[in-house]
Amino acid sequence: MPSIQDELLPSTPGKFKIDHRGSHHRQLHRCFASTSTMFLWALFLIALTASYLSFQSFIDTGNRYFAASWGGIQWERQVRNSAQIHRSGGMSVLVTGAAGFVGTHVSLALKKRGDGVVGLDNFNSYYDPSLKKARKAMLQDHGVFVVEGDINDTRLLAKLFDVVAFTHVMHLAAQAGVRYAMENPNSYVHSNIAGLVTLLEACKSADPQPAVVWASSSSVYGLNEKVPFSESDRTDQPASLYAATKKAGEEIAHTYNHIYGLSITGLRFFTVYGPWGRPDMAYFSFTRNILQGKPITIYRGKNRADLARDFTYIDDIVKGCIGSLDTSRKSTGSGGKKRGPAPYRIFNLGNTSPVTVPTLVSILERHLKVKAKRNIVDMPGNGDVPFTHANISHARRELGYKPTTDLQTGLKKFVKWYLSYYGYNHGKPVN
Ligand SMILES: O=C(O)[C@H]1O[C@H](OP(=O)(O)OP(=O)(O)OC[C@H]2O[C@@H](n3ccc(=O)[nH]c3=O)[C@H](O)[C@@H]2O)[C@H](O)[C@@H](O)[C@H]1O
Repeated sequence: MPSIQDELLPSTPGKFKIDHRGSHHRQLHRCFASTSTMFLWALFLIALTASYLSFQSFIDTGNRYFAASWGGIQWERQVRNSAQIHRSGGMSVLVTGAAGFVGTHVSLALKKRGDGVVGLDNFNSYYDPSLKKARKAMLQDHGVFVVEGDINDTRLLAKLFDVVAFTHVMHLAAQAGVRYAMENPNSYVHSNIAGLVTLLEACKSADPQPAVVWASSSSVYGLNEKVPFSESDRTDQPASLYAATKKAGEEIAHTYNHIYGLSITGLRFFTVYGPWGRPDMAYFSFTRNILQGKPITIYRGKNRADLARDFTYIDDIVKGCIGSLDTSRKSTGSGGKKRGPAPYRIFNLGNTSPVTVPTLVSILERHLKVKAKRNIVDMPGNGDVPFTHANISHARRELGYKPTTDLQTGLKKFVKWYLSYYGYNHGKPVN
């Protein structure tokens, strides 16, 4: 008979005594049974762990799938449709920052002439995202699909290049604004440097490599005093972190051109304005404040000199962007390796006739038929430069770029759009 101890205590393999007469078989049986029980338990635990892990990964995948606003068969179909080319010799363009001011206009113009366009935008809240959503809706009505995602998302970029063999990338996604760089410096590093590198990495690895056209800025001329600004002028004295990140972007772009054979064109935009514009810019916020009867702050330079900008109308900028895409020759790399020299170009896209900020305000007053409450203050040291003025002869020669809209005409179109979009008091009661 087994002792109580034997009954209660679990048998321990390797410790049973095989010389116990009469109980030998039973012990052997018990031992065998307990080993197989353990084995079954072990199997059960392994199965449990495996099913837990695969459930977790299912949840993860599911979460990723549902949380991300991209991916899936339907999404890929939308991307492909949007990228479809409808003219002979047309291009398929990935437009980053497509729900932004310039991005929307360029996407529409490309789509209208029969090129394939896929937009990408992260819809951040630097300014009212509802304006970006409205631009997206307009693009959607014209057959342009805008993917919601960030240029820092390597997987998304790889997926997009996997789904479409883009011939061109129009890179307009950026953290814009000169003065905001003092409030949120990291957002400039995130978008204008890290984001640019992530995008160029994707372009360099794509097969075929696309030609890249991207938005630099007139701000790279910084504190230069020689006017008008030419592309060959020095760009080593930026006045703001914004300008510094755009300057860094130009150097980064050059590196990718040099190492990987990417065809790259950088466009130095000069204070772009127009319908569907950016609410953070002076002409836009002045309009809002003037209509609401609020004062506007006008900065003044050294020795009470008025600040001046080479304000450039959006339609002219769009022509410059499309001219750049049309004339950009192919990238030469494949499999991430350079196979020959590729073009690296930089162009000023300005208007060539600077206007002072007080004159800008007077034009707005005329179009709005409301007098502004002007509050004139000395320019704070916040990154502004006193003036900008573009020499555009290089762009004229190479791209056929020829701006045709003066500030008076352009602001008239802007005000017309503004009033139709926001109404006369921008949603605020009139006093
Ligand atoms: O060309 C560029 O590369 C940049 O252009 C634009 O920068 P800026 O030329 O500084 O335009 P914007 O802010 O409209 O100020 C216009 C004028 O109004 C003055 N200004 C501004 C605000 C204010 O309250 N008062 C004022 O006097 C101000 O001092 C300035 O003199 C883009 O924003 C920028 O993203 C970049 O693309």
